[in-house]
Amino acid sequence: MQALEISGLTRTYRRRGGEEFHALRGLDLDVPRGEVHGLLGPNGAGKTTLCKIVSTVLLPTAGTVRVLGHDVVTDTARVKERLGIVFGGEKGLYERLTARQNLTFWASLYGLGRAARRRRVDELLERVGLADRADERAGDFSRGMKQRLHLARGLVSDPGVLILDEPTVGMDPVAARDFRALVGELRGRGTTVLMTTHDMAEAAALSDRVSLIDRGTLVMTESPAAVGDLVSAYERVDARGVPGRVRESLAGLPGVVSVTSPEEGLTRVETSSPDATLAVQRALVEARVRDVARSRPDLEEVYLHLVGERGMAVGE
Ligand SMILES: Nc1ncnc2c1ncn2[C@@H]1O[C@H](COP(=O)(O)OP(=O)(O)OP(=O)(O)O)[C@@H](O)[C@H]1O
Repeated sequence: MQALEISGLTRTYRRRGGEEFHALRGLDLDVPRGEVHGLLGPNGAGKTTLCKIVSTVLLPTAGTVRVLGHDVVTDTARVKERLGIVFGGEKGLYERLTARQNLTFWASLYGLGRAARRRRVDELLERVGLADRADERAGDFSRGMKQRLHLARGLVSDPGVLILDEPTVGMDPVAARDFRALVGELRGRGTTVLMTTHDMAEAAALSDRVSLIDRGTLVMTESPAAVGDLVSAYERVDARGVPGRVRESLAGLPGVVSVTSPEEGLTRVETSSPDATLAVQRALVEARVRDVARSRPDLEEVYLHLVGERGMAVGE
């Protein structure tokens, strides 16, 4: 049995004016037990909609989702017992209660006895690195600390499947690193994790497999190494003070995907091979352009290339 079996999943929203919008279109995905699965995709791809349906917060329009064999529509109670959810953002905490009081409250919802509850709460506070701040009000926490408390909340029931939607948003690099270690630890304990992120490095570091979704359908499911290979083919060169005629000649070089101007005075050249990047840099040096920086595009940009290459329309 798979931890998650998603088949033909479709979700249609009715927008103002009555027009139908398909946020998910016949999506199929299986996630085996114990896998950390990264879900990547541009804004509006349908990631949150998928997470909400898997966690029984939202009903599918068509198709089925099973969590550890239990159908999210007909067996909601069983699914809820086995699933933990951590959504990004700051909602859902009782701001006037302390971290410990928040967790104790949630633990009591799961029917743990007093002693077991205290043990569980202490263990969770320790695990997410909030033991020292346990008796401070959640409302006074930073975003990253709130997010850790959210994670502890998601773990209260010791779930077999954990859904993390943008879990490291707002965390500083140290907190994000600790958080990733925590996900690694969960994986070691056999927890299945479905995690959305915009951060390719994060997905690559944590996931056994990653899925790219766009406009409600699965574009691909691969190992992070395979996606990394695709991503590493793309590079970009940012330069300032590039004369118009040089810009035009850059656009004509082989392997140059696009030449754009994201802000005034800045020329951004995207390439699809290291050779092309080198040729662009050479042309800029020859044109005596000094302010040149080379970098990797973020996932979103690479993603748009990948989706674009597959012949689908991009954007909504
Ligand atoms: N309640 C709603 N009514 C109408 N449309 C909605 C509703 N919720 C989401 N959508 C639309 O469905 C699409 C998918 O949204 P979703 O939040 O699942 O995307 P996402 O991949 O999580 O995006 P992001 O990375 O920005 O969080 C979007 O176009 C969004 O506008």
